[in-house]
Formats: sequence, structure tokens, C-alpha cells
Amino acid sequence: MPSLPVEARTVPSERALAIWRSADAVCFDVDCTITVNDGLDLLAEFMGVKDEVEELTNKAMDGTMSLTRSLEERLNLINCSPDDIRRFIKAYPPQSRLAPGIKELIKALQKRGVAVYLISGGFRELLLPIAAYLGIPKDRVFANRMHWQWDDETGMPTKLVGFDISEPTARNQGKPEAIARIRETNPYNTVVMIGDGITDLEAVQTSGGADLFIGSGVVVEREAVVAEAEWYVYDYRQLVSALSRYKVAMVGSGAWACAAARMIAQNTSQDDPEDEFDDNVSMWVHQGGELVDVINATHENPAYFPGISLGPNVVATGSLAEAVADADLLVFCAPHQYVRGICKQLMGKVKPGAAAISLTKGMRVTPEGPELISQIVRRTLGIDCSVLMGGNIAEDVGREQLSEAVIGYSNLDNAQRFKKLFQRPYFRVTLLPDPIGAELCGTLKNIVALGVGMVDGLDLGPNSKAAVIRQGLLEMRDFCQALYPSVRDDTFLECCGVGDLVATCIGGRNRRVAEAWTRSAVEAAAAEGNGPASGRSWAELEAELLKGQKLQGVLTSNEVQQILRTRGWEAHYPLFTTINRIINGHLPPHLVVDYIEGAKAEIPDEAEEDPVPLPRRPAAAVARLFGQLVGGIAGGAAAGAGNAVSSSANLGN
Ligand SMILES: NC(=O)C1=CN([C@@H]2O[C@H](COP(=O)(O)OP(=O)(O)OC[C@H]3O[C@@H](n4cnc5c(N)ncnc54)[C@H](O)[C@@H]3O)[C@@H](O)[C@H]2O)C=CC1
Ligand SMILES: O=C(CO)COP(=O)(O)O
Repeated sequence: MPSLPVEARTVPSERALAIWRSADAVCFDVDCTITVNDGLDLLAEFMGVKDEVEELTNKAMDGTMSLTRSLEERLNLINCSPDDIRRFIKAYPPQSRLAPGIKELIKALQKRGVAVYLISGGFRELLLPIAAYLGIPKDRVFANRMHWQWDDETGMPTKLVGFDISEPTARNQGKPEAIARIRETNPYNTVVMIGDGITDLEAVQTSGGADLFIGSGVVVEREAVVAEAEWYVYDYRQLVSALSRYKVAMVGSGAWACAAARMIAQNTSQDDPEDEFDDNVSMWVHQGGELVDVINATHENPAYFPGISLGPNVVATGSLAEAVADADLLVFCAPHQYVRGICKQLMGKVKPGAAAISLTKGMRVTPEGPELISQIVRRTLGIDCSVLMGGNIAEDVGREQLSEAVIGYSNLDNAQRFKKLFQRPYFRVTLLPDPIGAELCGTLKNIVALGVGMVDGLDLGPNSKAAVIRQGLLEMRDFCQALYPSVRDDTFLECCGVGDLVATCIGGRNRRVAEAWTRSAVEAAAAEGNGPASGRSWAELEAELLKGQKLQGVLTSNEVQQILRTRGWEAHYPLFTTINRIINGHLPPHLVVDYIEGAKAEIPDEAEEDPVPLPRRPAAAVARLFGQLVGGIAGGAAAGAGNAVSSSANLGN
């Protein structure tokens, strides 16, 4: 390799970085893990023969004497007893001479599952306490062994008489040989050697040795090593921070996507050597163009999440492929109707081994049956997909008000990593091994929230609201368990169940738009008597009230109703069925609290066969029915409330 200035070598080449990040095993020369020489020099000083031994050490280091001969001569001079070694270890305990940052580096490597070895031309007898202190098992220590003269009477070792020359570390080229032995018994793809001497550098100069040598100047700088090392470091923190970190991509940029990206960005930017995540969070912005520039310049998304900073490390892009390129962790948070299209665009573009999590609430219905959003991600991209669900109104999370969420998972490792990614002091995350239950709860509660919005639009009170919520929870549970018997009862008591249901019924967009829609429908019916009611459409109100944000409940109601209809289950889900008939204009809103009647009502055939798009105003064919039913509330809220109170006798059936 051509000689480069040291400045250049302290910045790793892409090759070196890639090897370091993919290392399965890292071998350290012991000398660069401690500040005072591991072996014989210090022991020699302890035994009073420092200068003579140091001279022999240098001869071995600069290559003017063979390692074996230098070791033999040094041991002869030192001539210690086992007792001397015990006293020596007591005088120089490992913790008193660890190199700065080495413990953190080894811990970070081990945490990633990297096997750490010590390889040394020193002696096991002196090194094992250091290995133990660094958490390295004995069988990962490669070093020389002393030979002792044994006392015939006591059976105890008494005098040092030499060393075991069969150990690879007893001779030149010993380090690559030790690595070759390690590789013989372990299927490592990538092994890195870190050291400060010429004998360490040999690890990459011989076939079967290491794939990368990193020179260490943390304790001592040797010119010959500096000149030859592909990467040279003076601070182990550089190696910790260069360790591969999980890159995160946010697929979506609406209100919840922004609040979630903000939390993630707070976690990824922590200045902590154990931080597993790359600081930057890439965020895909569907609109692209100017909004991307504004987000990157101001760190705010004025269109969907105004007034709250996302953090400088959220990096927006209009290119979906660019957003996910290199991402190890994909967070899906787009309105549910778009996720399949997004996944189709992503096919073949996602990093192998990436893991996903879906924050989206909704489902897709095909002739074959329902498909959850996480299932779409898994099927189209071939990657694991957890879900994060809970009562999480985006703006409240953005204001850092206490919120709870569960991660529903099938792969525990991925779920734990995602928990680290999301967990904040104000955002409490727990793991739940019921991913389907969690995701379906998040999806179905949007229908119930429409019902609660209707109750508000009718100016009914908390009792009626509670009754709708209770019946809604019951139908949520029955529907989940009818489709997926593995869904647990307990899931409905979690924050993804009753928690999300309550939050959305109090403060969600579905509730809000449903209230406005109901008021408009009631007013229209009052004004038009028995003629066709012409309240405002869902699409109109969605656009006006949500300003680009998307309503999920109306689509979900239609999707769920398709399942109920095709399976003949409508009578078992009277609230879901009534809400669906109301939003499609087939029944008047006040029947939301008289859902038993609503589910029994005769609906014209054309309405029953309706497909699932966003509903429009009531068709003329059903307007008569609407007019008759609505007659009771044409007088206004008081009449509506009266009607509801008498109807509430049916609740709970
Ligand atoms: N907002 C909230 O408080 C919460 C929302 N959720 C769920 O998160 C999911 C995403 O919601 P938000 O982030 O709030 O989004 P949003 O409703 O605030 O914004 C709509 C998003 O859809 C994008 N979009 C519009 N047309 C598109 C298209 N053709 N293809 C792809 N994207 C398009 C817009 O750019 C925008 O980012 C939904 O399923 C929602 O139920 C879950 C918890 C809380
Ligand atoms: O899912 C939500 C809160 O957890 C938000 O619901 P909305 O879409 O009704 O606002």
C-alpha cells in the first residue's frame, strides 16, 4: 500500500469503514488495551531487570531479533516465581491501567454481537485478569504460556523455566496464525485486528489472517505501524462512533408521521456511545417540491404539523427511493389507502435485512378477504413488520404530553430495537406479542369515533357517547376474534384498545369531521323536509376541516362492512352496520344510538351493493326513507336528543 500522510489514515477509507461495520470478530493486541505494557516489561521492572528486558523487547518489535529468542532471553532475565506473579497482579490491577475508551469500545462491539479476542505475545498468566475485567472469556485469549518447574514434594509450581513454544503467539507471524485458528473453528466472515506493533500488522499481511488492520496510537505511536496501517486511530471513541448505526426512514409526512419522526430524531441524535442509530432520519414527502425545501430549511412541516420543530436531523426528500435507500428501519406512516401503492413502488428498493414498523391505522379488503397494512408491507417487501399503536393524537405527542403506545410484534429483536427508537420520557412504549390485535384495534376504533362524532353532532350527552363507545369496543373485540381467533382479550384493555378508542373519541379527526357531517345532515333534513337531504359530503368536510390531512374511518367503515356483508355478519355488528348505513346516507344520523333498529332497517338493494369509495350524499332512492326517519329530529337537537334517549333502551343488545 502506498504511504499516505497520517492525516489521511485517521479518516477511514470506505473499504475500511465497511469492513469495520460488518466485523464478526475483533482481535485486540493486549498492549493497546492498557496504558502500561501487558507483559514482560512491567514484570521486568517489578523484578528489577527493566532496562535489559526492554532492550530485548525493542529488538523483537523492530524485527532485529526473532520473537521466540527474545522471549526466551527475557524470561531468563526475569526469572520469577508464581508468588511474584500474584504480587505483580495485585500491584497492577487491570482497572488501574486500562487504555481510555477501551472498555466502552469492547462493550459496544459485544452489544452488537461481535466476538472480541485478545491476542498477545505476552503471557496468559498476566493477561487473564485483564481479559476478565474487559468481559472477554478465557477461550478468547490467545497468548503464551509459561513453563514451570514443579516441586516434587508439594506438587506446586516453583520456578519459571521457559514457555510453550507451540503457541502461535510464541513466534513471528503468530498473530495471523492465531486468527487463522480462530477462523478454523468459527464461521466468521470478517475479522479485524487492532494493534500498535509490527507483529499486529502482520495479521493482514498473511493469508488466512484478518481482513483489516486498524493501527492504534492510543497508548503508543510506532512509526512503522503508522506508515502501514490502512486506518490509524488515536481515540477509541472514533471506532465506536464509526460502528454501523441503523438508518431510519419515515415513509410519510402527515401529522402523525411528523410527530413520530420528531420523537425518533430526538432519540437518534443522542450523544451516547451506545446509541445504535444514525443521527439523520430521512422523511419521504409525497408532495415533494417546495414542501421538501421548506422542511429542510425550517425543520418544520407547515402543511401538516405547523408550529412544532421536527429537529434538524429530520431530512426530507421527495424521492421515495432515496428516502429508503440504505435504511435499516422503515417506519410506515401514510394514510392506509396509499400504503399498497407505496409498497409497490418500493419493491426491490429496500435493503435486504431491513425491518419495518407500521403506524398506519386501516386495512385493505380484497375478494380473498382482509389484509392488514403490516401484512401488505410484509408480503410486498418480504421484510418483518411490527406495528406501533396507541392513543396518540399527533399534536399532543408533538407537545410532549404523556402518551402510551404498544409495539405489536412477531420478531422480538426488531420490536426491542423499535422500542429504543420510539421510547421517550413522554412517550411510554411497551411490547405486545399480539400484532394483529393491536393493529385491528387501531383500525376499528376509527369507525366507533365516527359514531361518537355523530352523537356530538346530535348534541347528545356523555351517557349516549359512553354507550356507543362500549358497544363499539364489544364489536371491535368480536370482529377481531371472529377474523383472527388468536387475538387476545387483554389487548382490548391496552392503550391500543380502550386507550386509543377513548383518545380518538375525545380528540380525533374522525370524531370531529363526523360531528360536522352530522350537523350538516341534520340541518339539511330539517330544511328540506321529506325531500332529498343534501348535507355536505364527507370529502368536502375532510378537505375543509382537515386541510389535506386524511380521514380514515369512513373508508374503514366501508371496508369492514364489505367483510360483514360477504360473511353475513351484519346483524352481529349492529353499531358498525348502522354507522356504515348512516355515513352512506342510507339512514339518518340519530339511529346511531338506536343501532339495533338501524341494523334491521330495510335498505334498498342498490345501496346494499354499494362498493367502497368515500360516500356521497344520499341517493334519491333512499331519500324518502331518510326523510321519514329524520322527521323526528327535524325540530332540532332537542327532538333528536329525545329520540336518542328513548332509543338508548336498546343499547347493549
Ligand atoms: N394524526 C394522528 O393523530 C394519528 C394518525 N395515525 C394514523 O397515521 C396514518 C397517517 O396519518 P398522518 O400522519 O396523520 O397523515 P395526515 O392525515 O396528517 O396527512 C396525510 C398525508 O398523506 C399524504 N398523501 C396525500 N396523498 C397521498 C398519496 N396519493 N400517496 C401518498 N401519500 C399521500 C400527504 O402528503 C400527507 O403526508 C393514518 O393511518 C392515521 O390513522 C395514527 C395515530 C395518530
Ligand atoms: O389514531 C388516532 C389517535 O390515536 C388519531 O385518530 P384520528 O385520525 O381520528 O385523528
